[in-house]
Order: sequence, then C-alpha cells, then structure tokens
Amino acid sequence: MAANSSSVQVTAGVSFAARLRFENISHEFLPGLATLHDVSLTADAGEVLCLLGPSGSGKTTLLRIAAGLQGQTRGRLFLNEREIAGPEVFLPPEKRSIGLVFQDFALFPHLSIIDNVRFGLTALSKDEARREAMNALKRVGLAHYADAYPQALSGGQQQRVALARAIAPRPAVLLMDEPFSGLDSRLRDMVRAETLEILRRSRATAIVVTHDAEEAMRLGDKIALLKDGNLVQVGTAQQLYNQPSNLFAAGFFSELNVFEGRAQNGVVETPLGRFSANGLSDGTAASVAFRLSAFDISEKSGEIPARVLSRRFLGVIELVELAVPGSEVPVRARVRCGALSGDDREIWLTIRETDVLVFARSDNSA
Ligand SMILES: Nc1ncnc2c1ncn2[C@@H]1O[C@H](COP(=O)(O)OP(=O)(O)OP(=O)(O)O)[C@@H](O)[C@H]1O
Repeated sequence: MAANSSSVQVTAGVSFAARLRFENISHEFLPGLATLHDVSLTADAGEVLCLLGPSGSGKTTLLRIAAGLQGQTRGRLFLNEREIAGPEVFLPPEKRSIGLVFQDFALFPHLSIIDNVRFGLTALSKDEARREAMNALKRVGLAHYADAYPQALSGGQQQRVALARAIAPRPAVLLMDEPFSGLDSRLRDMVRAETLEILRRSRATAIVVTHDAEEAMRLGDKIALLKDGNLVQVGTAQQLYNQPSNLFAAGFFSELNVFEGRAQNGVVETPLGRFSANGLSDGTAASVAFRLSAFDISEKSGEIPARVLSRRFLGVIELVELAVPGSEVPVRARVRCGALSGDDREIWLTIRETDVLVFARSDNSA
C-alpha cells in the first residue's frame, strides 16, 4: 500500500490501515550524541501504538522519522513490507500516505473549517475534495461547523477538526504528537475518548506520542516505553504495568516506595518484610518497590506496626504517610477513605505481595 500517496488520497475505499515497522533505527543530531539507539518496533495494521517516555526520550524524533520529516542515521523503516527509508531509500513525506496531528492543532485561522479539512486533498477535484472533507467532518461529528472559522470552535472541537484534516486523505498511518496536551484535563478525557472511537471506526493505524502513562494506557493497544533514546519495553498496558522490565518502567506506571537490599537465600530483607528475590542469585544488590496500593491498613492487627504521620484526603482514596520501624524515610500509601478512623495514629499494615516488585539494582536504568 501507499506505493503512490496520491493514489491513496484520491481512491475512495482504499485500504486504510497499514503496518509500520521500525528496524534498528538509530539517530544522532550531532555526531556521537545519540537521540535513538537501535529501536525496533512495529505498529500493526489498525493498531494504536503509544510512544511513551519522559521529556527528551526521543519520542518526537521517532515520530518525525516515521513521517519523513527527519532522516535516521541508521536502520530501516517499512510501510507494510515496502522499505520507505533506509540506507538507499528515502520516500519524501508527501509520498508516505501518513497523516499528522500536532499538539497545537495548527489550523489556518483565515480558512473556514471545511477549507482547513480540504487543505490536504489537492489531488481531488473541487467537488470531490469538498465531499471527502464533509465525510471526514461527519466522522468527527462537526459537519454543522463546515462554514465556521476556527476561532468559533472550542479547543476540543479544533482538535477534532485537526483530526478530520488528517484522516480526510485516508492515510495509511496517522501520527499524533501529544495531540491532547493543549486541552484542559476534563476536555482532554472527552476528546481522547472521541478520538479513540474515530480511530477504531476508521480502523486506522495510529502512533501517538505522550509522556503521560495513564493516557498511554487509555489509548494504546500497545505501548512502547522509551528512555534516553532506548526502547525500554513494549507491550500491552497490562504487560507494562504488571510485569515492568525494570524499576524505571515500574516507576513510570505507578508511584513507588523503594528499598535497597541484597538477595540472600532467595529473599530480600526490607523494613516492610522479606520478599522473594525473584530469581536473583545470592549477594545480588536488589531494589524492592512497593506500589502505593500495596498496603492494607487495620487498627487492630497486621504484619507491620506503623504510625500515621500525615493524611491527604483525595476523594475516593487518602494518601497517607507512615513511619515504619527500620525505615528512615516515610512510607507512602494510598488507602480507601474510611479505612482509618478520625484520629488513628498507631496502626498495622499488611502487604499485598502482588504490588511488590523486585529488580536487580543494575536493572534500574534502561
Ligand atoms: N533539532 C535538534 N537538534 C539537536 N538536538 C535535538 C533536536 N531536536 C531534539 N533534540 C534532542 O534530542 C533528544 C530527543 O528529543 P525528542 O524531542 O525526540 O524527545 P521527546 O521524548 O519527544 O521529548 P518531549 O516530550 O520533551 O518533546 C533531546 O535530548 C533533545 O534535546
């Protein structure tokens, strides 16, 4: 697919989704300073793949390489099985059948909504372009705004217009760079859910950049976690949350209390008890991470005595800081509101082992 982008853009009913594969992609802006190290990753047809990572981890650079806005230093890029960028090949952006949505919507203020959406449909006649643009606007539920101007629309509606503009040429792959970060949090949830629905209905392949783990979990069929230009882990939200490959991955998906220890006779000793060393050989330095949800609290009984230092009411749950014997730092816990009566100070903790993760300490970085 996408042998010729204009054929993809003009032909109604052309297959919409494609597989985009990054093979051993490395990138350097400056010689010796790698932005991406040997990243291999696939967005399967019809899948939403989230590129997740902290600022500077290389997400946008990978997206720009996919779009053809940036060339990689090494590696190859395939759309279905066709090489579109590699040592001997470079298909320019307009020939890749790729749609782009950016964080700032990038609508033209002096063009009506329909003309903004029609913008990428230059290969079509005027009437056909209007029809296709109206179809795209209908898909995002904004056909009735066709003749309005962008400033008459809310931020969420403008982002839906940007999405309509990106899907109107029926691209093989949609690339979205932090598409919801310009929206306030309530609107963001709504527009994100609507966008996912539109992507599903279009059966589009999409790659979405985000630095927000919860957003990646809400959107992604698959999540690729990046750090310092390295692919740390790729998998479903459940896989990344339940079986993080290292402490960084675990900490990206949930807040943690971390204790350092050493594997001895198959266990690691911490102030919160002994935990299976998870196969680490004796003597290995280990990090034992406790999610904030790892603690059951009782006034009467439990495994570990603790004293409540502070409590923060957050609605359904409370964030509690606890002093625990043997720990120099307070332990943070999320507990159901009502689990503590008004003035409890001395309490008991029981640890939920499913929320305890043990890693070799050298595994801490990507
Ligand atoms: N044009 C450029 N010239 C030199 N270095 C750059 C350029 N663009 C990005 N970088 C560097 O490359 C690294 C990766 O940047 P990139 O924008 O891909 O990361 P990101 O994960 O998308 O970050 P953010 O979430 O902050 O956008 C960063 O260290 C950044 O400073």
